[in-house]
Amino acid sequence: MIAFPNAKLNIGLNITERRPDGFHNLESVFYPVKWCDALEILPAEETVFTSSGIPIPGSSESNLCLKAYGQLQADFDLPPVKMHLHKNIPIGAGVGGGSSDAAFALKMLDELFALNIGRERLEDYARQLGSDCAFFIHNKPVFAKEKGDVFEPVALDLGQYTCLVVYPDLHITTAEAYGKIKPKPAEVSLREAIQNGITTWQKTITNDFETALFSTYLVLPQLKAQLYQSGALYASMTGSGSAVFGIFENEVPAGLTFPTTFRTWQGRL
Ligand SMILES: C[C@@](CO)(OP(=O)(O)O)[C@H](O)COP(=O)(O)OP(=O)(O)OC[C@H]1O[C@@H](n2ccc(N)nc2=O)[C@H](O)[C@@H]1O
Ligand SMILES: Nc1ncnc2c1ncn2[C@@H]1O[C@H](COP(=O)(O)OP(=O)(O)O)[C@@H](O)[C@H]1O
Repeated sequence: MIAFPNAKLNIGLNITERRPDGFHNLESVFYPVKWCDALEILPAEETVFTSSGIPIPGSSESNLCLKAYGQLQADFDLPPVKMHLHKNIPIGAGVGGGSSDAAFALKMLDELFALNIGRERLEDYARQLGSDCAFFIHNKPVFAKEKGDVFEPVALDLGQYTCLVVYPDLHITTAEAYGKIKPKPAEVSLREAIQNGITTWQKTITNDFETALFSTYLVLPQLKAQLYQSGALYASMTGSGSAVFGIFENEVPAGLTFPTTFRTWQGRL
């Protein structure tokens, strides 16, 4: 079985308070985009994980795909599998690629072995693997709160727009980014602001990690400014960075160029 785990964007990200468990409560809109990895899972004689494409830091055992397998193996006594991941989504970009791989692994194993786990329990497994992992189970736009793993529906369809995501070859770990944050209550209700139309977002919708990271990594504000200068209706860093995205009314302007070390994705939302 093969599937294509996709990335996500954060449209707005308010880090509202530090929790007693050391994590942070947040408010964000998570939106899926079709920047994808490829994950194949097949029954096998013994369990092995291999990968190609972008090198993934850490051992195979620490890969989230194998951790997802381990979770279900413990509860369902699964037979061994061979997993191969072709990594295409940049790592440490704030687009949730690793979390998506893990969530897709859970969904694929559920289907492959007819476990009938159901969406809610799959989300419970996913939450234990990473805060934004549960999002990728249903994989539809949502308003996310608490650790980023509790969802409310949001009526948001950006299908008419085109998006450009730019990863400036800068790996920012989520833990580093949270370490630089001073949590504060949101000044504007994201739930309301998101409904006011994309042309209002530049003034109302913010990502708190921008404040924390822009003064250290100057390429980030430069990229954001470049996207606005090129006609983006809305531009922002996603998640804890370092990818920055712009949403355009029509096609992404042809003249936008970046250094060859940057990775980009563009497509319909
Ligand atoms: C910032 C966000 C926004 O969507 O996305 P990314 O930039 O990672 O894609 C998420 O909150 C990232 O979620 P995720 O990447 O799954 O984080 P986890 O693996 O659960 O946690 C990594 C580390 O981030 C911090 N962390 C994470 C989530 C959260 N709500 N509060 C935190 O303080 C903790 O220090 C934790 O040890
Ligand atoms: N399948 C995977 N793909 C990417 N990263 C993974 C994977 N499994 C584990 N990781 C670990 O997760 C970290 C980053 O996760 P990722 O979701 O790509 O970034 P971000 O949280 O910025 O969106 C990496 O540093 C890596 O060590």
